[in-house]
Amino acid sequence: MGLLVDGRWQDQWYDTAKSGGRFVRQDSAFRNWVTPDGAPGPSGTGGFRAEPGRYHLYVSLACPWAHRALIFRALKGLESAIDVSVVHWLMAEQGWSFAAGEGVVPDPIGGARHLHEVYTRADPAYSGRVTVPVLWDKQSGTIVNNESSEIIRMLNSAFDGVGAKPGDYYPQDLRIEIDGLNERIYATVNNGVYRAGFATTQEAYEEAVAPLFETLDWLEERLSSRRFLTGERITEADWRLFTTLIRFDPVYVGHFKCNIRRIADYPRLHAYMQSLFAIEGVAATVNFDHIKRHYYQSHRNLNPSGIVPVGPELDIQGRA
Ligand SMILES: N[C@@H](CCC(=O)N[C@@H](CS)C(=O)NCC(=O)O)C(=O)O
Repeated sequence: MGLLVDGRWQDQWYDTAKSGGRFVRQDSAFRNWVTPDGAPGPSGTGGFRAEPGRYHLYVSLACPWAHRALIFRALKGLESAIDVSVVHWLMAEQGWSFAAGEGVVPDPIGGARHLHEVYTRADPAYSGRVTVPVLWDKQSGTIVNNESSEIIRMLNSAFDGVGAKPGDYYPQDLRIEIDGLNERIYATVNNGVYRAGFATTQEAYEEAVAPLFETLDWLEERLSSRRFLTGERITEADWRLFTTLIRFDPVYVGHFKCNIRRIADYPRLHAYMQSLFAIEGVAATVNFDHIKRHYYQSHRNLNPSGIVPVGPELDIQGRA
């Protein structure tokens, strides 16, 4: 666990001392967009045209943010257009690595041993955290983007003219509603579990847990009149919520102390999570082994023994 400073790796945990024990997530650094014609996107510079075989995705199967990207790649049928490298589940002193292990897919481009080498290949003087997902451009040899919320927007539509499967998860008529849902769910649920888990004061922890469960209660209520978050159609907002829900009972309840209720205690949210899991191609993106081992063994300050709980028994089928 650490970060790059001027291109040099430094092993250090998140510094919460300056923020009253609160975990403050850093903004992602690479913000260019793949577009149908290579025109610049909402941020960054242009030059990244959607072409099959040109881009490479680096992910962790444990990570909820990277998981979004893998789901969109599957939904849009982009498996052969965008190939993937998978890091080892253990994030240790050198951060994410490509050490041999079940489910690990090495880096075919530069043969990196650690993900931080991919970042310094893009920018030898990079300073900041080394996170997944990363979308890499083989043509210009750089990182296009390392912000999952933007990567999924690109996968959603940029490749539609070059063989992606139909399906729009950010339709024009629902954008305002999706944006509103995303904002609340990101702050209190997706990032909320991390704010609870990485808090180093009681106050900071409680500040995160209360709104997390307020939002889960609100979502349970919302699903009484809607099949998915905006109604009948599955949208980006559902997939962004799904990757946190699927990790909730096996990891966040125990490891991050988000234990007021489990997802299994919310009948509608639980059924909703199961129905998203059942969508074609999604189950294959869920790897509970990487998920559980990553959290319980990588965050030794939270779990010094590294023991991975055997349970809970989940009412869902995933890959081992
Ligand atoms: N805002 C980023 C966050 C990505 C992120 O934090 N990924 C975690 C894994 S779940 C990571 O790689 N953390 C390494 C670190 O913070 O050093 C996104 O959504 O893409």
